[in-house]
Amino acid sequence: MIAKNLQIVRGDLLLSDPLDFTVESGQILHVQGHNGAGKTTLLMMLAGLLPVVGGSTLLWADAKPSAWPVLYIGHRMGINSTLSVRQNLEFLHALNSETLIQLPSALEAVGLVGYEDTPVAQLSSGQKRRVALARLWLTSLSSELWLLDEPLTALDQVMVERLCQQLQAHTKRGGRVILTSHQSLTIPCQILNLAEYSASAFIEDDSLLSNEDRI
Ligand SMILES: Nc1ncnc2c1ncn2[C@@H]1O[C@H](COP(=O)(O)OP(=O)(O)OP(=O)(O)O)[C@@H](O)[C@H]1O
Repeated sequence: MIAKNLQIVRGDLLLSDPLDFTVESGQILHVQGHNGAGKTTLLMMLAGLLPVVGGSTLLWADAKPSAWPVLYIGHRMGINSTLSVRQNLEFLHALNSETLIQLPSALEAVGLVGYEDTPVAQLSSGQKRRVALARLWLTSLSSELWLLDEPLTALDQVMVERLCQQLQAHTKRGGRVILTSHQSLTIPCQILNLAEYSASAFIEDDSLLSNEDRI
């Protein structure tokens, strides 16, 4: 993943000066910044959920053409409280026969064995986050880039350590990770501190706006 001259923009709010970064195969980028700095916005831009303006991003040239190589787990985690743990994972991950076999070990990895048929509404906040994170044990290099927004929130220390191990296993396989967190990570990673690129202005010059914004 290469970003060049990227400006973080939410609506008509310009949140950062142009920034550059590269996340090579095997690397983790930890995006830091205060509340409202634009971390979630940046991840959503990289996931293609918000328009990229004032710069460019490029996925890597050798991405497998058969699979969308990005897995995004956002703040809201995308889980449905009325569905069970198993139903959520089936829906979120489009389980096929290969990943279905991995489901028990993924649930074991996130400590949710025995909760398969429990509605997510009946889980604690940390357990809900574990449901979302179970996807990291169900994915392989078909999702080479993991974009994780505050994955450590609400997790206990044991789960934080397991998650860090899973991130390292992913990078050892050649994967890439970009995550946001207000906590320090105990694993090797590059830091992108948005405080160094801080900007706060309303966009008046519409040259920064994407075509989508102009419509
Ligand atoms: N849905 C939205 N519509 C318009 N502006 C928004 C929206 N969500 C966030 N913003 C604004 O965009 C800015 C950046 O928000 P963002 O969520 O990216 O920050 P963050 O760094 O992830 O913050 P936090 O650490 O609190 O999660 C904030 O000033 C916020 O007010």
